[in-house]
This record gives sequence, C-alpha cells and structure tokens, in this order.
Amino acid sequence: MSYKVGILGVGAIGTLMASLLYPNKKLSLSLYNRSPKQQLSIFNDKKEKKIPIHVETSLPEKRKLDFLCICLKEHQVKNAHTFLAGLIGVETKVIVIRNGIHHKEALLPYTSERNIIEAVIDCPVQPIADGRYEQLNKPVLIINRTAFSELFISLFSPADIKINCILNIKTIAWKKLCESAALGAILCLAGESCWIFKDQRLVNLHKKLLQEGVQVAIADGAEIKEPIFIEAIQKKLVNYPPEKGSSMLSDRKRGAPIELGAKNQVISSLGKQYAIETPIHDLVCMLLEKTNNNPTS
Ligand SMILES: NC(=O)C1=CN([C@@H]2O[C@H](COP(=O)(O)OP(=O)(O)OC[C@H]3O[C@@H](n4cnc5c(N)ncnc54)[C@H](OP(=O)(O)O)[C@@H]3O)[C@@H](O)[C@H]2O)C=CC1
Ligand SMILES: CC(C)(CO)C(=O)C(=O)O
Repeated sequence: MSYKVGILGVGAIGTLMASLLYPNKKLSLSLYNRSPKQQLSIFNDKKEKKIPIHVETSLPEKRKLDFLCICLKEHQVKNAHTFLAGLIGVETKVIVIRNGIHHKEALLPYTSERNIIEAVIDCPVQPIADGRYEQLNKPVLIINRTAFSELFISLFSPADIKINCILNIKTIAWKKLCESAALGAILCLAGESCWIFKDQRLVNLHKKLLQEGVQVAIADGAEIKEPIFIEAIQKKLVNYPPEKGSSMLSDRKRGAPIELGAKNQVISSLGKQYAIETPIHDLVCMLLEKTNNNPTS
C-alpha cells in the first residue's frame, strides 16, 4: 500500500519532517508552503540531507491525501484556508505539530476530531539560509494515541526519530509550552542565542518564567511536578550549545511575526482566568506585542 502524505508549512519543522519521510519509497510525499523554495535541505551530524521535491505554493484542485502533517505556527493557520480545505478530505488523517496547547480547535471546521493527531516535537531546528536548516538533535515526537497513530508511526525509520504515543497529550503540550515560552522570550528580547545563559541572572529569570508557566499549567489541569520539571529544563538550558537559538528568535531576526499568542500570551491570559499572577510573562507580552505590531516596519 502506498500512502499519499502531504506536509503543509515547509519551514524548520516541516523541512525536518520532509527529510524524515522522503527516504520512505513506500509513500508519495508532497510539500505545500506559502512562499516558493528554491532548495530544501537540512544539516545534521555534519551531513546535508537534500530533499529534491518541488514545493507547491497553490492548489488549483483538491488532493486526496491519506495523511497531512501540518507544521504551521498557530497564528498562520487562519490564512491557510485554501490549503486546508483542498488537502483535507473525509478520509485524511491530520497530524498537527506545533508548540502551544489546543492543537485541534482550528482544524475542526475541516475534519472530525477523530481524524486529528495532536503532536509536540522536541528538536531544535534553525534556519541557515532560505530553505536550508540545521537540526541540533535526534527528534522526539510525542503524539496522542488514536486508531491510526501506529500507522502514522510506521511511515518513519526508528533510527531517525523517536516517536512516543501517549493517551493524553495535555501535560506534554503544557511542559513544552512552558519551556519554549521561557527560552523563546528571553532569547527573543535579548536578540541573542543561548550563550547569554553564562550569566546566572538570566538563568534565574528563565526559572521565574518557568515557574509562572507551570503554575498556570497546573491550574489548567496539567500534571507537572514543579521542582523536578524545572530542574530538568534548566539542566537542558545550561547544556545547550552557545549558538542555539529558538523559533521566536529566528522570527524576530527575519522580521516575521513572533509566535506570541500560542506561547507567552496564552500563559498570561489563562493566568488571569485562574487568578495566578504572571508578571514576567505579562511584561514579555507587552514588549513583544509592539515588536509584532510595529507600524513602521
Ligand atoms: N524551529 C524549532 O526549533 C521548533 C519549532 N517548534 C514549533 O513548530 C511550529 C512550526 O515552527 P517552525 O517550523 O519553526 O516555523 P517556520 O516559520 O520555520 O515554518 C512555518 C512555515 O509555514 C509556512 N506558512 C506560513 N503561513 C502559511 C500559509 N498560510 N500557507 C502555507 N504555508 C504557510 C511558512 O512559509 P513562508 O516560507 O512563507 O514563511 C513557513 O515555511 C511552531 O509552533 C514552533 O513553535 C517546535 C519545536 C522546535
Ligand atoms: C524549546 C525550543 C525553544 C527549542 O528550540 C522550541 O521549541 C522552539 O524553538 O520553539
């Protein structure tokens, strides 16, 4: 059986997914993106993997896909209507990979809940040039269990990616949100990569941001053991290579909208709903909202 698999959003994570699926000759892979790509490749372990597939930027007619992997940021989904309507058929299984929570909601106008897999990925990927990316780790993808999650997992080589299938992704999504919102905010505001965490004051600030996030996550029903989680994330932080960035920093550097709504803003606004103070996330939002809405750019 040959599956038709599409990737919508061929940026950092979309390119990573394409590099993992492209070697599987039992599937036919199509790539869809807002802007054209002249080239597509990803560096890992000092090797450059090229993905010689044309990236489609329009959809003249509907396609019947078996799987669609959506690798868009939350705020990008609303402008992707033509792709979503044209690529998601009644039988299409949809995998949504992004940071943040509530992955399914924006997709419900296009398909039923049982056809959606929510997914969180742990694998820093950063741009080197247009269409060329660098992958820093072996990816770990965590997906929620559905009737078709094993079939989805079988599309990948276990040597290239670890995929964990779990019953409820809520806690994992919250943990990843706390992590990416804390790291992303600091790097984005400083405009610098992880070398800045040589300064203990910034490690302390990172801890405070994590603590605020975790308090809100717990109030929202996530099951997180705060001290153990914070210690693990901070250990990861101080071991990052100095040149490691974050997707929020990458967006800031190229003048693209920063993924604030799905990250620091959701922590701030749910904090208010649960009467939990989040002063540092509030400050981050106040500043980065201006970056996102700069009338002179
Ligand atoms: N990068 C990382 O290290 C990690 C990222 N994540 C998360 O993964 C998600 C995706 O992030 P990332 O891959 O970094 O983001 P990118 O900005 O690198 O990629 C998004 C891609 O989507 C495309 N796109 C945007 N709008 C549309 C549209 N309307 N129709 C079609 N294509 C569109 C963009 O096209 P264009 O070329 O026009 O901009 C871009 O290629 C985010 O939630 C992020 O937080 C999670 C873990 C690590
Ligand atoms: C956790 C982090 C910061 C890893 O790169 C991330 O998910 C992102 O860049 O969005």
